[in-house]
Amino acid sequence: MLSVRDLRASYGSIEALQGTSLEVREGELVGLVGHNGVGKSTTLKAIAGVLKPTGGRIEWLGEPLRGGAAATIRAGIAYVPEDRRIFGGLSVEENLRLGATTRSDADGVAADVERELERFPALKKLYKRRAGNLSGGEQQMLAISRALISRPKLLLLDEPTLGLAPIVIDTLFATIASLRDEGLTVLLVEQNVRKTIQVADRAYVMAPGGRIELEGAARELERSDAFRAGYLSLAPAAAPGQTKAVTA
Ligand SMILES: Nc1ncnc2c1ncn2[C@@H]1O[C@H](COP(=O)(O)OP(=O)(O)OP(=O)(O)O)[C@@H](O)[C@H]1O
Repeated sequence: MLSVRDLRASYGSIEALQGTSLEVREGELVGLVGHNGVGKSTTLKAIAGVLKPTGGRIEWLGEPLRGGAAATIRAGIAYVPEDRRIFGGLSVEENLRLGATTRSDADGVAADVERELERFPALKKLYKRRAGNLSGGEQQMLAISRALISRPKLLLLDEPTLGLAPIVIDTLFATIASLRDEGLTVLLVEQNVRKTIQVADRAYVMAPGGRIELEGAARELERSDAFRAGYLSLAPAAAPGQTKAVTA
């Protein structure tokens, strides 16, 4: 569905991506994890059309993806950036309705808004409230809902749980998993590697320069010694039949 090949992107003289390649297939929830500053956000920005790549290819539904952010949304890719881009001076309702501005059909927007309020009951109570007064978790729910109102085929999420309380983090991960269960395709960038690997179908581990260091089915990565030692801060898994020594 989405194919990224040898992607390169720079900020002035800093080449953040020096050849990133990944795939997202229809209906998958794909995690993109890695240490700080390796290029995860830059990858999403390039796919979302907010940062122009300096090389490589991004193909969407078999065609090259170009034309900037608005064209990307119209093509069916919604992006929730790390800073959420909520309009603080507008109400929750107005923010949600802004999600429909790239849609050609006005029909069905009210039903979509209603569906989002069912998805996040917290937003229902805050519907007329100024979005700038919402908590970080509520703003994240609003940002995801607004993105869903554009009726995307692919949702790009950049660190949706960053800085949020544990209970809100659990709610958001459950929501992201349920979106995939409803058939939406999701590419999720996250610092919370453990929870990401629990909900994802597949995952990519990014190393500096945007190089993909490890990739595979989430269940297999979770068992791989390189992944456990480098990204879960866990000792390698015991081999089948081997008893692990337990020290007091
Ligand atoms: N606007 C910018 N101007 C200059 N350099 C930038 C800019 N944004 C990111 N970079 C640099 O590009 C590299 C990749 O950054 P990016 O934000 O994509 O990493 P990341 O993996 O998402 O990290 P984090 O998890 O900390 O958000 C880093 O070296 C970063 O310092």
